[in-house]
Amino acid sequence: MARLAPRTEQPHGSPLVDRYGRIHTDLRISLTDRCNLRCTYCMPAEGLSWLPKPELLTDAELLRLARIAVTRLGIRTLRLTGGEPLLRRGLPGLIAELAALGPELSLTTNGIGLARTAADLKAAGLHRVNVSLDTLRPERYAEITRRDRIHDVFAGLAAARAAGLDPVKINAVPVRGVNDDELVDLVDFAARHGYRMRFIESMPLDAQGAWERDRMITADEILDVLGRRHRLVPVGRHANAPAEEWRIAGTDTVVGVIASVTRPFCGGCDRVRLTADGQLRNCLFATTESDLRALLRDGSDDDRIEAAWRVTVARKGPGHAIGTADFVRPDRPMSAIGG
Ligand SMILES: Nc1nc2c(ncn2[C@@H]2O[C@H](COP(=O)(O)OP(=O)(O)OP(=O)(O)O)[C@@H](O)[C@H]2O)c(=O)[nH]1
Ligand SMILES: C[S@@+](CC[C@H](N)C(=O)[O-])C[C@H]1O[C@@H](n2cnc3c(N)ncnc32)[C@H](O)[C@@H]1O
Ligand code: SF4
Ligand code: SF4
Repeated sequence: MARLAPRTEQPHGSPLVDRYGRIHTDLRISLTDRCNLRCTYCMPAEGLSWLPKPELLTDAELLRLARIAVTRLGIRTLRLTGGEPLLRRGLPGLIAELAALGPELSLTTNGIGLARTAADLKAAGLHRVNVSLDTLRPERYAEITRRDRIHDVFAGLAAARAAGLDPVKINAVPVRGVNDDELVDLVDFAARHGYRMRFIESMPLDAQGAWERDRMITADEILDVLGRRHRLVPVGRHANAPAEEWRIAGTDTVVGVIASVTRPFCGGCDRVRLTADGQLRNCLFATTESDLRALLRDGSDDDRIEAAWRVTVARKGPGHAIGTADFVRPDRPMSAIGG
């Protein structure tokens, strides 16, 4: 992790800055903690005890927070995630209202249901989509996700591309002994269909606490395997994005690697997160949250919510401490944070 020197707090009305000088322009919103898959690196076979409905932000509450974020706090990009965000009722309507606020709008999804909804989401104002797909083999997909739905994902990817969502990225989490023999196949599949492939180092955020560092496929291993098949030309990182990119020499194909564990990118972090139950998190690995839902429901005005938001970001730590004695797993698993 890059070393960061603390700075003093910023005055009211300024961008959303933390004490290390990092400006936050990206908001990730979890629309639900529920999911229709049970990926083994994410949650147990029996699922989790989902948040009760009254605890979830309503569309109106969520839109109010998004408006405060965009109009007062300098948020420029919104990502909708979950759980599985396509399970949220009335999603096209919500997207239309978020799009009207003017930010770049993207969605991270497992792709199930995307075949049905991609055109409507695009028409509502969604710009782009990231779809999770860890394998190309139906039986293996059913083992990893515990559901036999790979053909829905293939159809969802094709529908996203046909609808003009651009780019369409594929996220895969390689796990040793599970799907680590498919890295080249996944890249070739994505290139053939016009999708952009990314590999993600698995993180200790699974609900069951079974993450093992040795089962994670590192960025170095991924690049080594791909580099034996293709010549890779470093492209770098777009602004503060987690993915570092490589281009396959002589082609337009770009591959991304999100190396949260072995090559952390916390020094350039520009992200803040809102959970489906209205808790603001200043880091994926935060161990504390700020209860914006309580403020929404006790009649607080926008100034008060803006101030709470700024305090939460100001308190952000330098980054996660995975692999050190200081590391503490957050209570919320990935699926309830929003990834
Ligand atoms: N450590 C860490 N991982 C992140 C962060 N943001 C996203 N990721 C991980 O990156 C993987 C892909 O996330 P996506 O939801 O597709 O978002 P993204 O990669 O930021 O999306 P792009 O804007 O398309 O680059 C997931 O496993 C996320 O948990 C972050 O701020 N910190
Ligand atoms: C939590 S999911 C939520 C959105 C949607 N359900 C999906 O799977 O795309 C967001 C991203 O996090 C990734 N993810 C889930 N558990 C992870 C883990 N333990 N480590 C790294 N990435 C993980 C998924 O592969 C997915 O790309
Ligand atoms: S990674 Fe996404 S699709 Fe898989 S169980 Fe977690 S939330 Fe669901
Ligand atoms: S781990 Fe926290 S600080 Fe690091 S990039 Fe992710 S959200 Fe930002």
